[in-house]
Formats: sequence, structure tokens, C-alpha cells
Amino acid sequence: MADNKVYRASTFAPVNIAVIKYWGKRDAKLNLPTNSSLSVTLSQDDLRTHTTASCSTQYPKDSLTLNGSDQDISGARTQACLAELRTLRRQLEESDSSLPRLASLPLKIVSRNNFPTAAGLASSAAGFAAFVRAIANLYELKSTPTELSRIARQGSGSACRSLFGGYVAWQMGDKKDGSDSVAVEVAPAEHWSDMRAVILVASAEKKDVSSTSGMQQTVATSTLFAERIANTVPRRMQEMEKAIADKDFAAFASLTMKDSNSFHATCLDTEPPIFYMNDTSRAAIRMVDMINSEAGKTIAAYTFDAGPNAVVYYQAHDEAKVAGVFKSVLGDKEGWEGARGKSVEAANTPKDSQIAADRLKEGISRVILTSVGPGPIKTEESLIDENGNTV
Ligand SMILES: Nc1ncnc2c1ncn2[C@@H]1O[C@H](COP(=O)(O)OP(=O)(O)OP(=O)(O)O)[C@@H](O)[C@H]1O
Ligand SMILES: C[C@@](O)(CCOP(=O)(O)OP(=O)(O)O)CC(=O)O
Repeated sequence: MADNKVYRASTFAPVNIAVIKYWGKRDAKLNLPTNSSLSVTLSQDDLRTHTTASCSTQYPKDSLTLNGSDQDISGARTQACLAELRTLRRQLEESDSSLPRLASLPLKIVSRNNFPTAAGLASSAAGFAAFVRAIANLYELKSTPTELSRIARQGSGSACRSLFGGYVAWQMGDKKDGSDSVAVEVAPAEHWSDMRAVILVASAEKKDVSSTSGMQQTVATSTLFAERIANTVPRRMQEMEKAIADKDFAAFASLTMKDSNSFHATCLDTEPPIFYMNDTSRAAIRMVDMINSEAGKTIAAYTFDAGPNAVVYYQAHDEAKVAGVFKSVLGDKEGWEGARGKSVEAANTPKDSQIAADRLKEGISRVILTSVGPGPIKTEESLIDENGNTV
């Protein structure tokens, strides 16, 4: 029997933004995708989930609190993650009788996102990665990040990529049980550390079509989609891995923009059509096009997830030419006040960009300046005290 001690472990986990998009499930129950995908993990200085997992005989039942409000954890996805993690802990306990019997104790999990939940800022990715990582830490599991990615995938597909830092591929796998549908590191953050991103937050509202149901509708109704998964994505995965290995920004950018457009094209080809981008998103696309034209080469790349926010990737040495343009257009919005924002010099806007600039001014509420970053980071900063109370 375990005593009435409160066992605790905490982690921070990052957001990731895909450059080759996951869109479509071949098995909705196991969250198995129709195609592989690839993402960049973003720095936790700017966007992160902080999660503490604890277990004790004192707790009445399993619970999860997110940003101060109780969450329903009865859903199949959360339950699948919990069951897998408990099975792994049970195996450890069976092999070593000196270990406390934690697998059978109720869990209390407290989590905080430092960014808006369900606003298309990949909160489910950081959230489920943190959830799985924190419980794995609590249970002292020996599992590798790839093994844990198999579990996080069942919470939310994109979450499996947040178990790693840097450049991460989610290999779709082909086994029916999903055991080979896991994330692997393509390159660590240090390999290409001057990758930067400016996120233009177009709306902090909850989106109207969730990723989960949107992609199901696309799989069922889009004819463009078949070509995307059979040919376009497999080819781009290889090209993207090479672009990253070579640190070839022009190739990285071209693939990133094409793949975002291909994903949104399949959304438009869905019946009824799904619109995640809006006029503000399209103005961001125009502005990036004009920045690239003015530079005479591709120095910026836009990508959009299931929402209107633009994520614009660029390299540190092009900061003035990329982030600088957005600063001169959006300098009065929230997000430039930190040291990183202050160091960006406002640059001249490209010629003929007035219409796009006006649209951005109207539709963007804040910017987030960030960069490629590491995977989950273990922390002693606990959201639950030694008596089991939320702090
Ligand atoms: N810290 C967290 N811990 C556990 N679950 C979380 C956490 N943060 C978010 N989630 C889960 O993720 C859900 C939001 O996911 P959703 O896919 O709707 O939005 P998103 O991740 O912001 O957008 P997208 O993945 O399409 O970019 C929340 O309702 C919650 O169930
Ligand atoms: C557009 C995307 O951001 C879709 C993310 O979808 P989710 O991972 O949120 O979907 P579920 O597996 O149903 O939880 C593309 C991507 O991140 O690859």
C-alpha cells in the first residue's frame, strides 16, 4: 500500500507549429493520421503549458484543472492516455516490489497555459504533451520521448510532436494498432537555432469548426485531399527534411507556404466548405509576398493552422526586414514591449503594401515574437503543494 503522501512532478511543454500539416485521420479512435507531418517546436519563453501531476490516497478521484477551471476528463482521449500511462507504471511496480503503488492512486493534475486556449495557438498540442510528460515523470517511467509520443498522440494528434524540441516529424506509420505512429526528432533546435517566428494573433476567439471534426469532414468529402495524401505530402516530407538538414531557408519557406495553402485548399474543397483564414490572414500572406519580392529572395514564410492567426518564420539575420515590417505596421499592438520586441527595429514597409497594412492594423490584436526551442523541460516549480493543495 502507498502511504498518504502526495507524490508530485512538474513539467513545462512547448507549442509546435507544423510546416507540413497533419490533416485527416485514418483511425479516429486511435488518432492515426492519413499523412506524416513535420513541425517546428517553439520556445517556451513565450508560449508554454505548465503542468503538475500528483497522486495520493487523499484524493477522491482523478481530476484535471486547466487555468483554474475543472475539466471533464471522462473523454475517450484523456482516458486512453491515462490508461496507457498507468499500465506502464504497473509494469514497473510488478518488476520491483519496493516501488510505491502509484498506478492505482487517484491523480490530481493542475495545468496552466500562458496563452489563449482553443484559439488556434496549438494549446491541445502543448496541453497533452505536458499532461503525458508530467505523469510519466511522476511515475518515473523509463519511456523515451518517442514512446511517450505514441501516448500523447491519442490525446491530440499534434501533441505527439511537442515531446521533442527543434524540428520534429510525426511518422504516420502503417500498423493497425498505431504502435509505429510516433514522433521523431529530425534535428535538434541547436542545428538551426536562428529560426525565428512572429505570430500575428488575428483572433483570440474560440474557432467554430474544431480540427477534429473539420479534418473528418475533409476526409469524407474533398477530392483534392486524395492527391494531397497520396503524393503531395510524402514528397514534401522528404524535401522538407532535406531543407532542414541543409538549413536551406528558401526551400523550407517555399514548402511551408505551399503546404499551408494546400491544407487550406482541402478545407475549401470540403462540403460544406471550411474557412479558417479570413481577410486579415490573406493580408498577412500578401505582406509576406511583398517582403520576399522586395528582398529579391525568400526570407519569410507564412503558415496557418485551423484558425486565422499567421505564423511567419524567418531567420535571425533577416529580423529587421521581416519582423521590422510588422513592427512598423503593428507597432502599437501588444507584444513588442519585451526585450526581444524592443530590439526589433521598425523597417520601411514594402511599396504598394498600404491595403494589406491597413487590413492587418484592423484585424491583428497582438503579436508574439518567438523562436525554435527545446522539448519539455522538467521543473521543481509545482502547481500543487506538498499537502495536495493547488497553489
Ligand atoms: N494544459 C492542458 N492540459 C490538458 N488539456 C489541454 C490543455 N490545454 C488545452 N487542452 C485541451 O485542448 C483543447 C483545445 O484544443 P483545440 O484543438 O480545440 O485548440 P488548439 O489546440 O488551440 O488549436 P489547434 O490544435 O487546431 O491549433 C482544450 O479544450 C483542452 O481539452
Ligand atoms: C491544422 C493542424 O494544426 C491540425 C492539428 O490538429 P489536432 O492535433 O488539434 O487534431 P486532433 O488530433 O483531432 O486533436 C495541423 C498540425 O498541427 O499539423
